[in-house]
Amino acid sequence: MAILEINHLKKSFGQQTVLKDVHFSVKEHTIFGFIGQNGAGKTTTMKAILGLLKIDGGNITVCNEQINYGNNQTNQYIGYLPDVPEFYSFMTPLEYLELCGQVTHMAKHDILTKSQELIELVGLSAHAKKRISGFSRGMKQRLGIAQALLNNPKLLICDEPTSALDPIGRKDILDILQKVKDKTTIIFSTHILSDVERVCDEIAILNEGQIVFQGSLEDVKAKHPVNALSIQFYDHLHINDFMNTFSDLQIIPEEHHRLTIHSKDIYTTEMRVFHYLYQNHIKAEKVIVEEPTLENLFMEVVK
Ligand SMILES: Nc1ncnc2c1ncn2[C@@H]1O[C@H](COP(=O)(O)OP(=O)(O)OP(=O)(O)O)[C@@H](O)[C@H]1O
Repeated sequence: MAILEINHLKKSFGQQTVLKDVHFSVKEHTIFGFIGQNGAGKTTTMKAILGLLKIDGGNITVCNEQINYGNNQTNQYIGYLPDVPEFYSFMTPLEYLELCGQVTHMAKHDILTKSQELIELVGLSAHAKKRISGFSRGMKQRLGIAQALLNNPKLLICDEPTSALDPIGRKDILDILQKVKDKTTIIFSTHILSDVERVCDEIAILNEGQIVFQGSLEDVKAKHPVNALSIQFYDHLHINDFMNTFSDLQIIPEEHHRLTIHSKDIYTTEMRVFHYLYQNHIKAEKVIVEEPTLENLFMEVVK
């Protein structure tokens, strides 16, 4: 079932058309990577999902309910983590979550149990009674996730949750998102493709106001079938002979006695190469089939 559906979404700011015709859907219990360059319109799309922005056309549904600007009924289903979450920094995480629970009319007992459960989930138990003012960016981001999950949202929207973090902080956040996937559905915007490759089940790429690709990471690989084989020799001795033997293939010489072979049937080529090496008693340092990457796809669709 789709938790979120966006159809023909349009939004301009004055003369600038940011979203021309955006449509995509997000399936339940997935981590969905919403990818786009700086200024592509990711935050604009997220604000539209939260009903915080008057859109110029199209429609958005969350849990099959239509989103209307100014009427935020559907936000009961949504948890939101902004790129830079703001807190009352004189409070402790427990006090802050308690305040959030009170504002949203949670039962007192539920606030306490849920807050403790979430603080443990995001790895802040040792800091539960320390002031937020002393927290690092990564810790604030983790507390932001706890806050966004307080009301058991069906959809967790994270706007660039890892962009300002170092590699360890980014890994912590991605691990937490993976842990909560069973309980909710996550859409996160980013321009960090390696983060997407690490955790996302599905992606959509926003470029020039439109979705230029939506699919799973398997779809990305299918769209970019494996077509390169990289061979690294120990020295230069065998390279000329190799290139003559395989003159029917497209071979690109690289640095450090390395060759890249492009071929439509890379697996047959790989067998031929191994056969040649074996027959001629040549040892290669490395023979690698190059995997397609999200970066290849991204560069192709946004160029
Ligand atoms: N309230 C606004 N008024 C005028 N222009 C706006 C407004 N909000 C966004 N924009 C413009 O819309 C474009 C898209 O902005 P948006 O913040 O949605 O991009 P983004 O993909 O989230 O970028 P980033 O990765 O840098 O956060 C930008 O050119 C921005 O300047």
